[in-house]
Amino acid sequence: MAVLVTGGAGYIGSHMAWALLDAGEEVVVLDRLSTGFRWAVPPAARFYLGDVGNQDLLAQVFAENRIDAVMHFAGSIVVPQSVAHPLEYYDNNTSKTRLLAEATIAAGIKHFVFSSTAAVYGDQPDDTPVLESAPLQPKNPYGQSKLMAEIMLRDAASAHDFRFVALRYFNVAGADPQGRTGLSTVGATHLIKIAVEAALAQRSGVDIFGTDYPTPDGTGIRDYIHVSDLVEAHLRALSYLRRGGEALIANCGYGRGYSVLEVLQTVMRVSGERFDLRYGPRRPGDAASVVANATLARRLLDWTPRHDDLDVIVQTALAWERHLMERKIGDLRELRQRLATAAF
Ligand SMILES: NC(=O)c1ccc[n+]([C@@H]2O[C@H](COP(=O)([O-])OP(=O)(O)OC[C@H]3O[C@@H](n4cnc5c(N)ncnc54)[C@H](O)[C@@H]3O)[C@@H](O)[C@H]2O)c1
Ligand SMILES: O=c1ccn([C@@H]2O[C@H](COP(=O)(O)OP(=O)(O)O[C@H]3O[C@H](CO)[C@H](O)[C@H](O)[C@H]3O)[C@@H](O)[C@H]2O)c(=O)[nH]1
Repeated sequence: MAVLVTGGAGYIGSHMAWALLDAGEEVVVLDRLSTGFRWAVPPAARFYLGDVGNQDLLAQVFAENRIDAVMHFAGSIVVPQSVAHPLEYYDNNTSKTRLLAEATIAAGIKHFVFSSTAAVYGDQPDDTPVLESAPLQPKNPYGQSKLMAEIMLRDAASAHDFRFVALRYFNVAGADPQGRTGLSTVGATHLIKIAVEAALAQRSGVDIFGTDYPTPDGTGIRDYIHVSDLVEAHLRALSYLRRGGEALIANCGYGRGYSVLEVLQTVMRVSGERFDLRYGPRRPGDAASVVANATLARRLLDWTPRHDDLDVIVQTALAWERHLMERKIGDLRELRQRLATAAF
């Protein structure tokens, strides 16, 4: 049987595709390449170019492959963009999840793993690690669009022979330790991506968004989880569903937070490079501290993280960024060569 990975050309989906292949699974990727890259898809995966909202294509994918589980990563993820274009986010993250779930159920496929987010929690009354039962009060359309998808999946699982696990990711970072894939999105706004770019002189420095939070050093605290541990949690979720596990929504984080300053100091130490820090105002919509209580995933999914170390997260992110730089230089050389030999 094969696993369908939607969004498998993107950051997390491409790590998932590699991890599934490593585990001996057959993999089918469906991606429209809006932010992902064809080269990020492992060569051994079967690739379909297209939209998860395309019902005809979904029917074709399900007819041409023996799929027993869907892992749904495809989506739009930029919080400020979701504020500016909310309906596009509800379309891509909510409506298309509905279409995909409908096609999955119609094809008789019972297992579904969904990429949710810590953004469903919004501001919490206190800064202790957040449990799944905490109040759900997303602060932006991105978080709302994911929460609405969770609710639809829960209701569908009550009505049909269909079970799902929704994993609420905290701050995903780092790259495949074997260097096969990483975060390649141009213009990504993730703190660790920005910091490694600065360490490698790809940008002039890093803006710190807010120094007056009620945290020990005044900067925001987040729970950074290595992408390889995150995809391992998905493998565990897949076995859980195949064993007959009930519908489940679970946090994915390590349960400990680092401040922006701690992250930036780690990037400087690990890279051996210094870069400018610009202390600025808070970014609208940011919470002071977002840390997971992930005991549910550890207990029910039997998930044990193996890369719970900020140094490792930063080392792998740096290695991938260097690879991207070499790749760009290679692309430029090839372009120059082609121009030099082109007949005009
Ligand atoms: N990166 C994070 O820190 C983070 C945190 C929480 C949740 N998530 C969720 O994880 C999932 C993957 O995120 P990512 O960081 O890998 O993002 P990404 O942008 O790198 O990957 C998304 C992939 O989905 C594809 N895609 C988007 N819409 C599509 C559509 N309609 N049809 C087919 N393909 C489509 C894109 O081309 C891309 O390859 C998303 O659903 C996101 O909301 C990510
Ligand atoms: O240049 C930067 C970028 C970030 N930050 C700070 O670093 C922390 C982390 O910010 P990120 O943008 O890396 O991530 P968020 O915590 O904003 O997380 C949001 O974006 C993530 C992906 O970027 C996930 O989607 C997550 O679910 C969603 O809530 C925040 O305190 C932020 O203010 C800076 O100081 N400077």
